[in-house]
Amino acid sequence: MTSYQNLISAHLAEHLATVQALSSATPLIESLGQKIIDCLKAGNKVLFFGNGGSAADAQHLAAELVVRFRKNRRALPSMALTTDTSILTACGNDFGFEEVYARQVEALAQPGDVAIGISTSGQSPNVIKGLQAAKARQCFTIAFTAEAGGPCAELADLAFRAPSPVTARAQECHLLVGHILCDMVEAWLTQEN
Ligand SMILES: O=C(CO)[C@@H](O)[C@H](O)[C@H](O)[C@H](O)COP(=O)(O)O
Ligand SMILES: [Zn+2]
Repeated sequence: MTSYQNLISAHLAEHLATVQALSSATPLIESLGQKIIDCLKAGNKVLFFGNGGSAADAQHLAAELVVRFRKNRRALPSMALTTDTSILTACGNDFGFEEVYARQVEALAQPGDVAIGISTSGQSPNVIKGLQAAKARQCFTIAFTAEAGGPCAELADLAFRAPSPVTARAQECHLLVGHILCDMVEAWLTQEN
């Protein structure tokens, strides 16, 4: 019988090394959290979008803000632009898949909102266009990418580049950082109320 223990150990070791490297991102993570807190304080909202595993991360993080992360507190305005199959299919079919996030940003984003585009390659055309549309709407834009960053990281106001070129490791960092940002938001809300 094949043993998968080496494969498992390799994943665990790579994950641990990647998370270890994250500690140098502490000041950046604090800046990202502060931007989100300032946005919510001003009555604005947080929009998330991405493809595949990153679509799941977008939904996960929007749910943390709307419902709760660790604490019972007031509901916070946040949306994942990855969930409405009628919008995604109509826009994809009529205007092209690269427009599916930009179109929703044009419909929903207000100046002062935070738009978070999640793309490990940093190259997904629909995430790039979503971030560009958010900039045009005077949102504060954030990119979550892997190490290389790509066009998404270049065009965003702030970029978190996970310290790994591996898609899975970058996604794990995105969710970890997303959870830290939710905890910062709840720490702010608890202080205020
Ligand atoms: O979750 C995974 C791989 O771990 C995949 O579903 C992955 O998210 C998809 O291939 C995405 O389409 C990749 O897009 P991106 O992160 O490069 O923007
Ligand atoms: Zn995945």
